[in-house]
Amino acid sequence: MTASLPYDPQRLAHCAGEIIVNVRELSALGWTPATSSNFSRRMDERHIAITVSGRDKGKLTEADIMVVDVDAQPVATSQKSSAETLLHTQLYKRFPEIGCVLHTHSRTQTVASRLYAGIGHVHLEGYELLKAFSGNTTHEISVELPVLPNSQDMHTLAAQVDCLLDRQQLWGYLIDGHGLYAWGRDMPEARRHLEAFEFLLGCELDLRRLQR
Ligand SMILES: CSCCC(=O)C(=O)COP(=O)(O)O
Ligand SMILES: [Zn+2]
Repeated sequence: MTASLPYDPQRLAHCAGEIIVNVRELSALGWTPATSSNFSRRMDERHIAITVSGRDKGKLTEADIMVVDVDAQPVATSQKSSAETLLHTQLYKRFPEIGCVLHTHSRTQTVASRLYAGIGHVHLEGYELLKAFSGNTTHEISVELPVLPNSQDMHTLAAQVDCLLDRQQLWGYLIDGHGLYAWGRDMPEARRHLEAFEFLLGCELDLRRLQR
């Protein structure tokens, strides 16, 4: 901590580095088209490192990562944080154990969100990869991935998410026509959950095509 900053700048540099490296890889997979997607990492109890709004997520540098507090307010900067900051901070505020939130717009996530918006969830069952979700020790379980209606009003979206947060074992949700949010205690866990959802949604879409 310095006299002028309410957070540790070394911690910010560490979190920014982690976001930059991981998001470049996600971007190379085509999961962040047209400047979409946003990413964050908890720095300490009150501070979150998060992507600046509108940046090309495949080309992030340290200048594209800023700090907000758990109330979604910018800290010691005039930059504008992600338009979806509230969806990150609501998770950090409610669950002290959450350390990383990842939001992507892959084609698979977007198509699945459109197909399953009507029933409001994607039922995932029978896959060995369900063990990728922390707390699952067998494939003999099922996971319901919620699909929420999209909105440009972040308070509306956050209120919808809030209704889900009492559930046990919730590691992500889809927004209709928009993309996926996934999280974890740290970057590797959040990324494992994100990749597992992406893979399982891809399987469900393939099965629908093949069963037609
Ligand atoms: C061009 S993508 C539309 C906004 C969005 O959904 C997104 O994920 C990126 O917004 P941000 O403000 O975080 O850049
Ligand atoms: Zn988005």
